[in-house]
Amino acid sequence: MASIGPLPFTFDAKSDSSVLLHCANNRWPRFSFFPYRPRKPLDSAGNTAISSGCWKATGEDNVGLSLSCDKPVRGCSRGRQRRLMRPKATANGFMEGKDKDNEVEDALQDTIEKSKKVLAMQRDLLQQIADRRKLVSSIKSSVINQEDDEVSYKGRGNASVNLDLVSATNSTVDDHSSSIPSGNYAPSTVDEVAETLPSYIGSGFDEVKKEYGKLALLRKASSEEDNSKQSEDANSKAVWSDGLPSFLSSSSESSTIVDENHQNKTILTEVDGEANDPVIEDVKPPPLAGANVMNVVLVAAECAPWSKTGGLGDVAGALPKALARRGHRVMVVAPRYGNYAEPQDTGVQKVYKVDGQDVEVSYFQAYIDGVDFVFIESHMFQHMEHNIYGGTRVDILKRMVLFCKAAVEVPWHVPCGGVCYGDGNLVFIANDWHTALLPVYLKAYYRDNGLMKYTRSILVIHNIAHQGRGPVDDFAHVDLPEHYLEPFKLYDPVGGEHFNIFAAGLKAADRVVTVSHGYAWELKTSEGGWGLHGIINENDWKLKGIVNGIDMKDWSPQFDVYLTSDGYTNYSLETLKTGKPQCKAALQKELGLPIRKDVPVIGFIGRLDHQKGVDLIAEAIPWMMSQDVQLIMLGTGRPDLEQMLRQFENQHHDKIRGWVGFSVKTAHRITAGSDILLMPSRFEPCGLNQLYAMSYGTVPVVHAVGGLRDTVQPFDPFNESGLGWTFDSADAHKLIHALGNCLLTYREYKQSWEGLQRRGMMQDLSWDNAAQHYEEVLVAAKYQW
Ligand SMILES: Nc1ncnc2c1ncn2[C@@H]1O[C@H](COP(=O)(O)OP(=O)(O)O[C@H]2O[C@H](CO)[C@@H](O)[C@H](O)[C@H]2O)[C@@H](O)[C@H]1O
Repeated sequence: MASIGPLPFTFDAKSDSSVLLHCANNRWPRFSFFPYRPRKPLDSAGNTAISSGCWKATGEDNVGLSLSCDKPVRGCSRGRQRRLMRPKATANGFMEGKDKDNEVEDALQDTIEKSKKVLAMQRDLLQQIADRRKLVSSIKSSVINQEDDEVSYKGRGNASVNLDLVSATNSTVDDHSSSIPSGNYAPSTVDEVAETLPSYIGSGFDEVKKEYGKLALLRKASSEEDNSKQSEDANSKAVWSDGLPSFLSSSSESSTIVDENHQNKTILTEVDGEANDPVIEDVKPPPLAGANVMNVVLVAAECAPWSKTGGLGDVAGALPKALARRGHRVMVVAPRYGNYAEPQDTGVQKVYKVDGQDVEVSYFQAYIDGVDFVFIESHMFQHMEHNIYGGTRVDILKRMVLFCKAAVEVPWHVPCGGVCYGDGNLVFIANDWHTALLPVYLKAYYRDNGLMKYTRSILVIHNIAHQGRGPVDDFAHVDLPEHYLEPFKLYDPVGGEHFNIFAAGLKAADRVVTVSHGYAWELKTSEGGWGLHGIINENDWKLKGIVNGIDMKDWSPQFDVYLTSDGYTNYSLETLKTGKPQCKAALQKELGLPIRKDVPVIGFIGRLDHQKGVDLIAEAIPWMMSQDVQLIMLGTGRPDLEQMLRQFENQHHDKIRGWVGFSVKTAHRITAGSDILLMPSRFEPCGLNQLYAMSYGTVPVVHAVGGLRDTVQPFDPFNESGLGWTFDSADAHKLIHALGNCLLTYREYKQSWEGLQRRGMMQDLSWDNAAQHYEEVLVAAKYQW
């Protein structure tokens, strides 16, 4: 095989006078055949066979190469053949020929050929641009028709924004489509759109596809509403055209300021982008959700990576992406606590009443991994980045009142990719007590008044221990009609008669989800329901347990960005035996512990409070310190427990590190560098740390409760099955017993240990499973009357 100069390929002449072309870097050189033949794919080794004939190739560096095989090719002119038969490069099986006259002639011909090619390419490009403009115009005109339909029956809030869009897009359409006959072709699916484009401009069209996908979802959403809805919504329209219901007017009296640049920045921006992108190959399959595709708005007080104090932030950052992967149009709404890098100001502003005061909000938006992240900006959220739930009970309550009031109208007011979600085929997913007001507002402000009639709400319980409790007088802060007091009132032996936000949310939501099957069961018991078990039992019909997943992009030892420096390394199932010990050594080094391969490292990560059972670890410390182990604890929370961590470290400096603080990087590194993760939680709705641990080959030892019981099957040494150790009550002796067995296995039964690690790593813990179950709940809510 001969290598030809700087060209990125080599070739062999074969005895049958065909040529074997090998592309060294597996990249296809630009080459053409005379006469033209379709290009052939490379095989996995980067080879392709070319039958005899004349052909011409151009490498990446545009060095030309003309070669010929020994048979003339039909359809190739004699002159051309002669030129081509005179190779410019030498290789096996080809004769070198030099003739000055011919060289001059060749050069001339080459130049002419090149000029012709350039002209042809220009013509092609102009044609592509014209086609592309036509196509976009046809998409727009079909969307505008759709918008018109929507405007005709939707409420004022929606219409104002959509009409802006229509005028904005109309003007662009006029600019570019004057020559397009009316009734021009309007493709009905994204894939159809893609197919109509020349392949080489396809990838630049991805963005258009994305936008079109969103618009198609909207169209679908609207068309799914039946005719009766339209006539009923005519009534809503009447309500809107007469102005807002009196209790709402204070909340929406500002004008919508829509940044025109934002709206114009729709499809044509993409059209004017690169036109000669490489071949399009990602023809999208139909959405996994099929006919169940919906508009989903997840509303949460925190959302990773922008804001996170615990598992809620992780879920809000990851579940929406999995729902989007199934084809839903998905938005996350969270407060803007700090100046986040990605989200941009949408230019939309609104005013809502909180405790009788006008509070202005604006909206920032980013489109990431298929999800619209919308952040609500207000002076009430500013600078709370490091203290999301800070302030007095009433401070937090007021922030959540503002947040929920604004969040429920985001689908009306905030254009995402140029188009608002609207309220058709829409479902909200509220999370924990902080946003449990949303289902109540949806009902009291809107649905009771004939608005958002087809919008549904789901409330997810991540932790029932926090309920938004207060004195009954707190009702005055939430700004609801008097008859709504009743659902908030709750009596229990602990709090007496009190105001309970979670209680009202559970009653108002169309469906309720909690984060594991075990916890769904526990919630119905007096021990597990924390006073709300009565309401949960009454609403059992709408409750479902769905085990959380994990974000495989953030929490995978193979791609973890926190394992790329300071001696850590990424690893996978294949490199477990080398990668994990390296992370362990790096962790020991970073924390100043003796670097020892043989000593088991036990990790703990979590809030320092009653729930997480830190006090059980404290009770077990004397026993643990009698063992040859290292213990690393990371957490923040109750000051007494924080102090305890510091004290442990001081007392056992050669064996314990107690890191008081919130550090995502350290959490990742402990997960990777530890051998064992301890989770003695008193209750644990799901628990994410044990899931992260297992996917990093770190073996969990857990109290078998809630989601921990669902996700950590106990090790069975006889069958070599299971994922870790469990103990059945929140008792330090039980913890010691389980941890003792775990340590024994670590030391004495290396093969079993590796089996545990590998089984943990091989599980599919991604959000995709959970998203499918959420979808069932979305659909159930949609058809809930
Ligand atoms: N000091 C620290 N520094 C850095 N990171 C820290 C940290 N302390 C905790 N974390 C991180 O916060 C998250 C905690 O998630 P968990 O699910 O374990 O508990 P949490 O009780 O907050 O969540 C609640 O909601 C989730 C989500 O539904 C349920 O799984 C759970 O059972 C329920 O209690 C993990 O990502 C963990 O790494």
